[in-house]
Amino acid sequence: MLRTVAVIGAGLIGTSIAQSLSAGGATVYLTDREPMAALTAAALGAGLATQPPGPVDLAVLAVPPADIAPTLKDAQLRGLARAYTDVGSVKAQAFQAIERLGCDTRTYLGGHPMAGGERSGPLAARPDLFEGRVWALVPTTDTSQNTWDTVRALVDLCGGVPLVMDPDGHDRAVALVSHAPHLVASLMAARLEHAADREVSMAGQGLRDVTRIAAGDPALWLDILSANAGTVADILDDLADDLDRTILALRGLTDSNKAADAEAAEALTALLTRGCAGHSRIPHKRDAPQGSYVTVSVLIGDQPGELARVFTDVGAAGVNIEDVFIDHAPGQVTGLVELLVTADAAPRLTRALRMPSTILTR
Ligand SMILES: NC(=O)c1ccc[n+]([C@@H]2O[C@H](COP(=O)([O-])OP(=O)(O)OC[C@H]3O[C@@H](n4cnc5c(N)ncnc54)[C@H](O)[C@@H]3O)[C@@H](O)[C@H]2O)c1
Ligand SMILES: O=C(O)C(=O)C[C@]1(C(=O)O)C=C[C@@H](O)C=C1
Repeated sequence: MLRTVAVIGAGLIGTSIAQSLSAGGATVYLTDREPMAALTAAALGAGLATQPPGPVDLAVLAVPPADIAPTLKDAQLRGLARAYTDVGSVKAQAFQAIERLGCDTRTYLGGHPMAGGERSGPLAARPDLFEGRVWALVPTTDTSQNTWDTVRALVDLCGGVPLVMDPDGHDRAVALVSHAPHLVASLMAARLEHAADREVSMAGQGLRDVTRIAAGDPALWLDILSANAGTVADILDDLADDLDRTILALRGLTDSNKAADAEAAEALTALLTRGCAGHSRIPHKRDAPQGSYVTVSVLIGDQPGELARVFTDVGAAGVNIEDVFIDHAPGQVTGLVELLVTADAAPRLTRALRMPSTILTR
């Protein structure tokens, strides 16, 4: 079904898709506004840094959101492919531009893999980036069956989990789960800019978790946020209300008045409890029933082979690891490995591990 694919934009997402498709046996043609990006992607085994000799089965537009519509128009005028998709993080504005430019909407099906990273460019790419990740599919009013089939084959080859959405519904969802969180990460990370070195050196995993995505490319994020500004602002409005209440409660706690202290503590507890409830809604992996995984935490020493030993023990116990997190800062004598496994496998795994470990149900 997917024998030949053109990827326009050989950055993090385009190259990751190309690597995955090439590994699946497709012939992938890579182009980029910056020829060096396509050459680098090709050197990484993602495909060929050339134009295809004739029309391909599918063209994937992995360019910034504002470039999607003009790139689609140009590709269709050139007869590049029989079907087209994109990976843009925002949909409604791109759809309006696609209509305005008079693109052929029958051969186009919008897409958005919900996986990525804070680093840009082909060197950050990974062929397994989309495994088990939701991949939003956003059709036009007249997307053809061939286009559906072709794009579904792309998602399947990349290991993604398709989720069909309309453009506005998609943009509302990503405002909540991606765009507002990005700004919150940036706002927190910005507090560190002029902090004392001594203070920043205390950073643990909590700060890293909260700020990781703040390292994303500002130019790409300006493009993304500009195309979804109103919806993201609505979420930040609600967040600002919560922030005001939190500040009030914290200031209240410094009062020597017992009644005020109790009221402030209650307000803070309510907020922290709401946070726990919201956090528990985030799926660890697509299709995993909520609360079905538990975390088995293992302390490992800073010696060669320690991690391998843990994985060997897990394998010997016949337990499947659903996800793994490693907190191991250089120079520390120990590191913490968190293994996510199904609830029924956790006791077996704890018995099998030769180091003392604790089970924390999440
Ligand atoms: N970074 C993420 O986490 C993430 C996740 C999912 C989707 N996306 C979406 O994927 C798309 C690409 O993002 P990325 O993270 O791969 O960015 P990137 O900067 O790593 O790669 C983009 C590439 O596109 C090239 N490019 C830009 N405009 C072009 C044009 N008009 N024609 C040809 N090449 C062009 C750039 O030179 C660059 O190599 C964006 O639409 C983004 O919204 C990003
Ligand atoms: O950095 C990551 O881990 C991401 O997955 C990035 C992320 C996200 O917010 O989830 C960022 C933008 C995209 O459009 C999709 C994915």
